[in-house]
Amino acid sequence: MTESALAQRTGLAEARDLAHAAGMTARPVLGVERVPLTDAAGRVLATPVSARAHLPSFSSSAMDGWAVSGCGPWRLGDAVLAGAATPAPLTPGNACAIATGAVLPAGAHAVMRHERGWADDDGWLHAQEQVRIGADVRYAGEEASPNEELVPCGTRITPSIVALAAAAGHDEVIVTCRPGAAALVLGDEVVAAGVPAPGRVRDVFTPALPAALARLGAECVRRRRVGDDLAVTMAALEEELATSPLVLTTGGSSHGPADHSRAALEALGGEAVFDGVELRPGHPVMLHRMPQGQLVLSLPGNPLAGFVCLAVLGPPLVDGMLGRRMTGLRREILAVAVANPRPGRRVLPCVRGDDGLMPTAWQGSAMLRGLAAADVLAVIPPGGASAGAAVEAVEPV
Ligand SMILES: Nc1nc2c(c(=O)[nH]1)N[C@H]1C(S)=C(S)[C@@H](COP(=O)(O)OP(=O)(O)OC[C@H]3O[C@@H](n4cnc5c(N)ncnc54)[C@H](O)[C@@H]3O)O[C@H]1N2
Ligand code: MOO
Repeated sequence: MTESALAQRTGLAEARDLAHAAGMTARPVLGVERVPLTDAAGRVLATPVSARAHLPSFSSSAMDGWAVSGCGPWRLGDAVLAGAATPAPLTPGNACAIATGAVLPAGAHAVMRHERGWADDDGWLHAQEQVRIGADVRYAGEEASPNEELVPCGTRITPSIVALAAAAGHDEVIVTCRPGAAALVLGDEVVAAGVPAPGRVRDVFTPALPAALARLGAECVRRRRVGDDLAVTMAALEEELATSPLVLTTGGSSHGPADHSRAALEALGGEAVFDGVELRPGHPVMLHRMPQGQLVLSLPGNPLAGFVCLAVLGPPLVDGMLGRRMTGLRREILAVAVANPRPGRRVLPCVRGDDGLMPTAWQGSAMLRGLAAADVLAVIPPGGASAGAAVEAVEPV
């Protein structure tokens, strides 16, 4: 590799920042939509989730037992079951049996759980130990006040957030529309089904990209294969760019005689955000901004290289388009030493063991077995990393 070739490549951290910034300024700006809570997981909040009322909305018992007022022993009245709206108030020296979740009667100062007291045959309740004021009571508003923000906008909705939104009284949430992405799979040799004949290759991207894009928060709206021809590549790009703010291409990103991505993108007025990243596998990856503000991410055709690029550059790009902050790479411990004598960062599919990350057996750029077995992709810095070292890591797609 020559010094000049290296100088043109963008560092991985810078490429992620550039992808995020490009996503932030991509056009058209995405709209927002209301979705029912059951469809909300995985989407990104366009407005915060706030409490619609006190959370919880009324004071209740946290245990099955007795609501008590003042000091014991207490005279027992009628029981309060969950669902009763306004139980009779308690005055000091009185108590009533109460179920978990039932409204706390006015005047009750605590709940005594049933294993800490007993009722005698004459209708008196006795405590085994002193009952602390407020014991086993869930107070109205102890989790949130009305209108208090619970989850900020830009957050990706998890099932736990769905549950919190329901608890806070919401039936639906307002989310950012998913960026629609079109996939163009380039290459004459690529076939769509079965075992390929010699010289042909089974297309691995078309079946996998919709799910991979969905995990990033985008929606694969169209997919098509495109032959190795500059005019055909330009026409396909133009057609997809007319309706999609994001186009992914696979293959054709290098400098071979049948590689037309770069020339097609430049001929259509595309401006390179980056052209080549210090990354192995995956160094030929490119990102272009088109004249109307759409983005084209060109993934290298070698299967592991393409998916590695999508895993390291796709999240900041799509997060930017969704108006979200970029999630940083996390750090994980390597179980074994990993060499990296060549320039740039090396990305290795790894499994997580008791002692840390262990690279899988299949690391070739055209291989997929290692990626399919991987829990995580380890990012090895130039010079390598020793056993026990903390390295950057990213989720595989
Ligand atoms: N002289 C050089 N040649 C290459 C270099 C280099 O630095 N100097 N880099 C190599 C690297 S690294 C990669 S990665 C590839 C990237 O090439 P392209 O993005 O142009 O991809 P293609 O040449 O079209 O294909 C490469 C490889 O991948 C297979 N492929 C393509 N599409 C698919 C698909 N949909 N499903 C499965 N496999 C696919 C294709 O058949 C080739 O085997 O360039 C190197 N060359
Ligand atoms: O990106 Mo290539 O190995 O680095 O396949």
